Amino acid sequence: MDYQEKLKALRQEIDSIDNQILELINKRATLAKEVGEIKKANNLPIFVPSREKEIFDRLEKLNKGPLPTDIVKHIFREIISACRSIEENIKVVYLGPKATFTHQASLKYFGHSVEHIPVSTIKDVFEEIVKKKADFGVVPVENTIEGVVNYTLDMFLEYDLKIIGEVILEISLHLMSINPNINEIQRIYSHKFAIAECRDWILKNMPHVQLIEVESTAKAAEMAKDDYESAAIASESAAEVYGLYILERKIDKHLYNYTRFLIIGNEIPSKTGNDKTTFIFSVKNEVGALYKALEPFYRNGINMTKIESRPSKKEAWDYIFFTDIEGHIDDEVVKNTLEELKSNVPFFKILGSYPKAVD
Ligand SMILES: O=C(O)C(=O)C[C@]1(C(=O)O)C=C[C@@H](O)C=C1
Repeated sequence: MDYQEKLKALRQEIDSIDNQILELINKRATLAKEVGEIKKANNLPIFVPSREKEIFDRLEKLNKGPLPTDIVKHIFREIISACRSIEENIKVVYLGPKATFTHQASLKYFGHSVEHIPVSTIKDVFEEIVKKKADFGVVPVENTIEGVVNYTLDMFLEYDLKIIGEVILEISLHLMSINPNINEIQRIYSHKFAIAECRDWILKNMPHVQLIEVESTAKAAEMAKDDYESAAIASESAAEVYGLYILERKIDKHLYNYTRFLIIGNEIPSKTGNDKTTFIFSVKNEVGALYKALEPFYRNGINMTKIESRPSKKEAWDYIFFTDIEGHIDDEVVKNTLEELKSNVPFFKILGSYPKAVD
């Protein structure tokens, strides 16, 4: 068999596999639709993060390659997203504009088959859910270099919404253009922080290029779309949204630049066995109060992954502690420890119990 015949035979086999995949995906969608009808009839939520996490965990264990697990998860995220959309059209608001990192986080968590709606402030994300204009929201909460997004934490004091999930995104800045030839690039657009992050790479690789600051990386991508001799430094989703080629990946200088985003909604998801719980509390202004509040977590072997204080805004020098622990409120030990904390402090509130981020 010469190579052309071999290619033809392989492609025929691929076609046949695609036909089977197509049939199976539609079979899966039909089953999901049936599940959706049962859930609607019994007043159960359509989006079930714990079930989705269970699917990802099972596939991760099952995957033997050659496709790497993160790619397998990516494919299944979209399959699940598509099946979910047949059950119901889910609306998700995120901190926009389009093509921001929060947009990317929203796509990573829900897949492409939901309605992703950009709004201009973090407060609007909360408002839209309260007003029932959207089912879920996505907001940034902390970054490994910049620290906590205080504004997001403060919103939980104002609104009675729950954290239903989290997404961790590596913040990678890419060079992108509609022009596939990097040698023809004369100008680079980006936000000033992104330019600062990538200055070393630019000086080394494109020292003669003009740098133009604009208000956001998303805006930079939008401008680069209309200027053939330009490039933008922006996110992966900016390249996707504005149809740009990625000329060079990850040109920023920080190796460990990650942002954690929270998914907010109305109902606490059920436990998966690999969960986190977030709560807030305050303590009396007296010696050892914080120590006494936290000691039960140590005694019961509960891992605290974060504690952050914010002014309560009710009294001067009065603080609220935002705390993350491992475990779910339905775990006996977590439940009892939180009960103990609650009985020892003047203020306590659960913000959510949710599956840990899927890679
Ligand atoms: O199991 C369900 O409840 C489904 O609706 C099916 C499915 C899926 O496609 O696997 C879709 C949406 C849910 O969030 C979880 C899983």
